[in-house]
Amino acid sequence: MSKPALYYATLSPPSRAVLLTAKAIGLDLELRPINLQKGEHLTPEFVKLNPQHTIPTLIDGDATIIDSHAICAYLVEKYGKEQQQLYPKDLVQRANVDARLHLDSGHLFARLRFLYEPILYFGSTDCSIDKIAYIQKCYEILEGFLKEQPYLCGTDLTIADFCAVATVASGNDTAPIDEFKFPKVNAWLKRLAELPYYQELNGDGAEELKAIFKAKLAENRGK
Ligand SMILES: N[C@@H](CCC(=O)N[C@@H](CS)C(=O)NCC(=O)O)C(=O)O
Repeated sequence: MSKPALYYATLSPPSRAVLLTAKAIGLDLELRPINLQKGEHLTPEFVKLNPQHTIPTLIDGDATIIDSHAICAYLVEKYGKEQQQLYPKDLVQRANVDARLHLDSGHLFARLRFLYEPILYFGSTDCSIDKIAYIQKCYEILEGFLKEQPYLCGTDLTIADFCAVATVASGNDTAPIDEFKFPKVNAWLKRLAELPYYQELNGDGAEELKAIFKAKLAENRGK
């Protein structure tokens, strides 16, 4: 059987969440890079595959799965062996992971995208304090979840940590995480950064995205 194929970009936080998940379960993916700046996600072929024209998009046999959160859950369920705790079978534990995935999707990533997308793609110069504070509000929520546990859903690492860390690490210079207000979030970031595959699969791409964002903002302001 051929391996699952992933349309992705290392600059894309949700793509990196899938890369972290695949690595954690020891799954080899066929990687198919998509260049968003060149509009490769808007070709008729790609839009036919994924009408939402987003990356990551996974192809597994006849199945096309879109959305990083759905992809991570699918991969652990189908290919995870001793790593099922990444997306637990227990109904209540799984519901908690799902809730945190929705937190990333609906709040963390959505707020980062609200700041980044107009600047990266549409020439905007709006890096307002409101947009930054709106992202930082999410750190309060994360701090709450991490108050008495090392990971977002308890003592075990889950795909919710992968999805959230891919987002948080992609915006934490423009929207800094205050060490005194959010000690648990900072400790959680460091904990995840200790994973042997973290830097290669998330750290480098996050740093590159932050650098491109800053350069683009400066360029737009200079126009
Ligand atoms: N909720 C989606 C968000 C995916 C997403 O917005 N990806 C961005 C790149 S980081 C994208 O493909 N943007 C292109 C577009 O929306 O047209 C997921 O988690 O996969």
